[in-house]
Amino acid sequence: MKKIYTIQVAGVTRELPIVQVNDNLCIASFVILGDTELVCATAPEIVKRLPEVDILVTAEAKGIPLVFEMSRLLKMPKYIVARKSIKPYMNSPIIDEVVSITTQKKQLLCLDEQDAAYIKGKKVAIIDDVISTGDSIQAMERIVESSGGIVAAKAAILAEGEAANRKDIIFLEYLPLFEIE
Ligand SMILES: O=P(O)(O)OC[C@H]1O[C@H](OP(=O)(O)OP(=O)(O)O)[C@H](O)[C@@H]1O
Ligand SMILES: Nc1ncnc2[nH]cnc12
Repeated sequence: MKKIYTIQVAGVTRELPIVQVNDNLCIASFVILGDTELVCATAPEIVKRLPEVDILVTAEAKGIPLVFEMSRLLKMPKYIVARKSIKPYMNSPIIDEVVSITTQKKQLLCLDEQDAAYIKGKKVAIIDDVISTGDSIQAMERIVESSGGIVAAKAAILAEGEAANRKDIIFLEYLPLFEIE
């Protein structure tokens, strides 16, 4: 099995380490945290493809730098982050659960009451770095809908594995999964 997968996205090339996530599967690890060059190259490409929306929503952690840069380009004064644990400073959070391909166990997804109120009645773009099983984006969709938001777009830098066949998401490039024989 190869140890590195090379990806080109928005004119940037990255060598991604291939890591095992369970007995049968490896992924090419795409970590945008700290990668200013990649975030700043990909954010305008996603912005170009978005319909008109009022607010961007992501889940911590890896989606955060991307929505920051996208909201800045869109001249939006804020963006919304669903957290993966309940913090003492949250009031009556909306709570859901998610199992992503990297984590493979249940994680919480929580949205503070104030953020939920901000989303209510607004056109929302749900943004993530990668869409793979789709579980994370689906949990965010449920949270946005329970807050009274209207999901107008779902977008990511990469679609991994079968997610690349989805017609309901916006993405820039395909990322393969690596099955172990
Ligand atoms: O489509 P899915 O199978 O749900 O996978 C996609 C999700 O997995 C990763 O998050 P991760 O669980 O690694 O959390 P992190 O961003 O907090 O590191 C990624 O940032 C997406 O949110
Ligand atoms: N290949 C990948 N690298 C990092 N996070 C991910 N989440 C889903 N697929 C991923």
